[in-house]
Amino acid sequence: MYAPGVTVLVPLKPLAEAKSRLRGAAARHEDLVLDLARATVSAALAAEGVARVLVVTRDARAAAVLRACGAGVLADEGRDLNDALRRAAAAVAGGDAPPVGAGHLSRPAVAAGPVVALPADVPALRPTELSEALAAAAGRRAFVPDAAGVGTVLLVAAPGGALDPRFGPGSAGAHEHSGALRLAGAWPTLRRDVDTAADLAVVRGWGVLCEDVTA
Ligand SMILES: Nc1nc2c(ncn2[C@@H]2O[C@H](COP(=O)(O)OP(=O)(O)OP(=O)(O)O)[C@@H](O)[C@H]2O)c(=O)[nH]1
Ligand SMILES: C=C(OP(=O)(O)O)C(=O)O
Repeated sequence: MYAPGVTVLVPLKPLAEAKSRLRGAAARHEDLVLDLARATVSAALAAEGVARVLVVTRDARAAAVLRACGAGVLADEGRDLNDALRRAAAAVAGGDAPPVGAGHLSRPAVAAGPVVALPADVPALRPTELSEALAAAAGRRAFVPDAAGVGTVLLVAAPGGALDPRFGPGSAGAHEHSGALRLAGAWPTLRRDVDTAADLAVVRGWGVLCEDVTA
């Protein structure tokens, strides 16, 4: 029997609609959004303690590409981000989600651990930082704030407990107010989500994602 591992839900809007604040930063906006998602999913899949990564999307191209990275895909039937995550968490709890190893990866873990949510825009993520944050949650509902301390880059449910996502403007405060534990690790790559051209410049400065010379 392998150790239980978490199920990482990665919500992703249709590529043409996602990351509107980055529009103009690359010649092909949809390719940029997909690059961000691919890097995020690959890092999550490589993290110790992760049993499976499930992308929650209605975008057929993203679904195909991210399946090829080793992720499973859940159809997004939500009316917004939090509704999509609640529905996905319910599908996982009900056993109605792609199993571990559904892609080409063979995972040394079983998906009996908690569900967590990770946005699809954390491309610099080091797998060790995600593993450390998961360990720091230590069975409690918890979250990791973004670099500014305002948004949320990781929400962890307690095992068997509700995810109760409160993503949106000021979500770090909303998650804290809802009783989730604020995790205080430095985790610079986990906390650097890419929302703006300035965020993109930071991760490119770290050697993550290539400069788009055709933009
Ligand atoms: N499945 C799903 N994912 C969503 C939805 N809304 C946002 N997301 C994803 O949630 C993550 C965090 O959202 P944001 O950082 O606000 O990203 P965004 O809405 O694409 O970006 P902006 O258009 O610039 O606000 C990103 O991976 C989004 O693609 C939704 O309704 N459904
Ligand atoms: C939806 C969120 O993303 P961002 O604030 O990065 O747009 C959030 O942090 O809750």
